Amino acid sequence: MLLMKKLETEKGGAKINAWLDSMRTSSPTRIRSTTTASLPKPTTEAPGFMFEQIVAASTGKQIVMFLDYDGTLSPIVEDRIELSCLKRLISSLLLFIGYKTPTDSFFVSNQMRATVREVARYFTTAIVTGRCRDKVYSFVKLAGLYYAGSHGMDIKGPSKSYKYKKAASEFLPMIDEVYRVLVEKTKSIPGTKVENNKFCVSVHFRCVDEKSWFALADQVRLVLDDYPQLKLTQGRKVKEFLRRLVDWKKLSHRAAKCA
Ligand SMILES: O=P(O)(O)OC[C@H]1O[C@H](O[C@H]2O[C@H](CO)[C@@H](O)[C@H](O)[C@H]2O)[C@H](O)[C@@H](O)[C@@H]1O
Repeated sequence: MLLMKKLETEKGGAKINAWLDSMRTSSPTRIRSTTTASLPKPTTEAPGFMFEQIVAASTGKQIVMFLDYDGTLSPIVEDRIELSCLKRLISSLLLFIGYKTPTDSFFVSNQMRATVREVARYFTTAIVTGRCRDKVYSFVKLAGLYYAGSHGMDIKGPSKSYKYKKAASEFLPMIDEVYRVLVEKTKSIPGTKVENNKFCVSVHFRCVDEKSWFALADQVRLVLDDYPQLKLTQGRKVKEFLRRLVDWKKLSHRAAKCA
């Protein structure tokens, strides 16, 4: 306790407290209704929908839909971070024969999948996510879309030539190493989950008792100090290690050439 207090008041402690405050703000604990019946029905007349304005502004332009995965195409859930391929396959098979399992809320619902398929018929559609591309593709299972995994480090589109994952592949060994180090350093903090997203690594705080958040964030900070090539970003109750200094100008130039 004394050590934690000391840490909390020192310089590094101020930085960690700032991280945690901003994580709390970006992912507040919400009391959710368990049924969709209480949700307002989506309508083009809903206040703020601005359908007419969107139509007017898009005249003569090409619309591209960029969709997030977690919290957009599937609900935010507590503990569905890593499912093995086998578990995913079993869950999909059970769902296919109409048997609902607790993992179902984690995947894209059939209704959502049908909606995205419909949207993609009219607009170029991309799913942009912090998760690794293959994982998200295995959840969404729709061909004909662009998938940008690991926060855009790994992009694949419907056309075979649209692929520039090699751009960051030289960093894979380092990312694997960081993943292993983080697993080791955080294993004593109950509830911690470290997720390898191929080109980035996520440390999940969601299932960790808030009293241990500081200790977990401190481990994250120590690992970050050892890898100056990486930067830290944050999502909903998650801290993510990303490669810094990727030449995005070069990447977008190559993407434009492939498209
Ligand atoms: O860019 P996103 O698609 O939003 O990816 C950000 C992170 O999404 C996932 O974590 C989030 O969803 C989990 C499941 O609902 C939830 O438990 C977690 O608290 C959220 O942060 C994913 O697991 C992470 O790897 C992504 O970084």
